[in-house]
Amino acid sequence: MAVASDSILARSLITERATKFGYKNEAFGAKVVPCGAIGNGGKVKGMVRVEVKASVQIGGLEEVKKAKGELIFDVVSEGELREKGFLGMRKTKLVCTIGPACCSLEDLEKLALGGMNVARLNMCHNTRDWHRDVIKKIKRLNEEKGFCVSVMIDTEGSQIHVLDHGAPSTVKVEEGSIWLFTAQKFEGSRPFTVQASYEGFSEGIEVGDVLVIDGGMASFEVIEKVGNDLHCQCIDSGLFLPRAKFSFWRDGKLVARNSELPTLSKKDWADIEFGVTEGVDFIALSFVNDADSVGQLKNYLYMRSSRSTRVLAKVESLESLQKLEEIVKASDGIMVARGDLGVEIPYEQIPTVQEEITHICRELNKPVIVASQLLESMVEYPTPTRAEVADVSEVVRQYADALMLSGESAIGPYGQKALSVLQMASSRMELWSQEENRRSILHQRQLGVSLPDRIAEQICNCAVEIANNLGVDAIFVYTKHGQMASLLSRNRPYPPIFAFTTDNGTRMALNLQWGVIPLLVDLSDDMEANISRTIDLIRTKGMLKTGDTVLVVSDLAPTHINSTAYQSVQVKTVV
Ligand SMILES: Nc1ncnc2c1ncn2[C@@H]1O[C@H](COP(=O)(O)OP(=O)(O)O)[C@@H](O)[C@H]1O
Ligand SMILES: C=C(OP(=O)(O)O)C(=O)O
Ligand SMILES: [K+]
Ligand SMILES: [Mg+2]
Repeated sequence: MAVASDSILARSLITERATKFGYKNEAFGAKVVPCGAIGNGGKVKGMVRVEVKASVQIGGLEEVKKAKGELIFDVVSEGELREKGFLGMRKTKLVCTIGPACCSLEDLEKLALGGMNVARLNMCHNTRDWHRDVIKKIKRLNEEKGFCVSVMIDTEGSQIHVLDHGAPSTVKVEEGSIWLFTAQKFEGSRPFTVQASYEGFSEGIEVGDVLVIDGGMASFEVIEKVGNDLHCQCIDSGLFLPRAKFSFWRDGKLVARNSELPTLSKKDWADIEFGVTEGVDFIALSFVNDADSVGQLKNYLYMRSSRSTRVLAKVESLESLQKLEEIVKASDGIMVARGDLGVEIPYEQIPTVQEEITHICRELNKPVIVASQLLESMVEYPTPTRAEVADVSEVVRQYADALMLSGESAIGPYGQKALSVLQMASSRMELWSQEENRRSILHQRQLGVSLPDRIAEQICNCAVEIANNLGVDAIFVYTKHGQMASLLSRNRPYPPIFAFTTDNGTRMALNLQWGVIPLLVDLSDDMEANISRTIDLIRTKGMLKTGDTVLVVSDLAPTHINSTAYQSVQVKTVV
């Protein structure tokens, strides 16, 4: 489809939706504004973007609503629904790394308004006090201004990297130059000397092996080994960045050796304890090599009565690829951490590995985030490269649950713009996939073992088929732990999934799942009453009108029914 027709498409979609809900744009504080879209030959063509000025209320909004037994619907999704209608709502979730460039309350609010679903804090950088302050600000925005932004901490993990290369910033490495790699600390500046972060960094390394920096920034040949020290000659010139990572290659293959490093270091456990105390929603574990470390952390969270904290495993090592399925099964979700993965495997393998991981996660019903370098050039420049937009779109086409910004938001001056690029590119690709009916057919691997689990799974598979075939406006699901909502999401339906839950932990975890809009509400044992009440609540807000259809799925276990669970699918037409 030609780019020029995008504006017409977007405009007509907005007008249609606005008319459908009987709104004029101005009536709910929205503006249709022209903005850039990438056109042929790099020219910027006209396209419209909808700017929502969410009506923001100050002062314990959630508390007030809870007291009244009302529905807690975040301001951003609500604005988006009013703007674009049910079918126009974005399905792909957005994660932003918070750093010095975006840590003020004002900047965090702008990111929240721009569609940030999850804020990521990378514990490699900055102090715990700094991270605590950011978490408090996000919780304050949620509480006082009606946002729903989940918080993720990302552990440092154990990996061999450069501690000191004799300069505060980047150093150029010339071909033929000879360098000493050592674990010994040295004072002051010592040219051509690099200190590694780990004593045993050279264990098992032989003369003739190739030392690669940051997956190809520069390469060296080991020419002499004295004790643990390596004397190396540069064979491929390049750059040494601060905290650059090492990998060793022999006969064209990675020398796998850092598994003796624990996945969870002492510092990581302290950071995890910090995260639990601060009530974070996700812990992303760096350099997971097998399911054990994930299990260890999950046990710890269980003992700490912190079961609502979800554990995400970062796939970024060669070992993790070899044990992918057991890691996915043990975790609550996965991050494809392409930055370090591209150091551990040849980077030309990243695209296929990414697609495989994304596919396995969907099969096993675990959310997956694709991370790193999505819009890398925007760390410096205000527009992305066309190749970056194509990469983002490909992730969306692969139906990953979420996209992540790293340096683009943490240190770049164009973080909000980068977020809007993700937002526009994902909405565009989702629409295209729907129009072209290019939903990739999910190989229906059965997950459930027990009968109730198998029933739930089958109900969700069929419910999505019904929803798509009937063209319903939305799917409503009532869920305690989020299982039914995620089984519906796994089928990547056309309409959005409104997941009503009484559990705030479930709500914050569902924030990462494709196409799910989590809402907090009081539910009773009477399912029929819950259904009519929630439909009424949404209708009262003016977002459902006569003739709209909703497919309703429930998995609550009412006490008056003598069974383990009670599941149903109904199609309701609003009268
Ligand atoms: N909390 C923070 N404080 C300061 N700088 C940060 C923070 N988080 C991220 N950064 C900066 O943003 C860059 C990109 O973030 P990220 O990709 O998460 O880290 P890394 O480059 O270490 O993998 C980092 O290299 C670092 O310079
Ligand atoms: C997301 C990643 O991890 P980190 O930024 O913590 O290195 C990555 O390696 O791609
Ligand atoms: K990290
Ligand atoms: Mg990494």
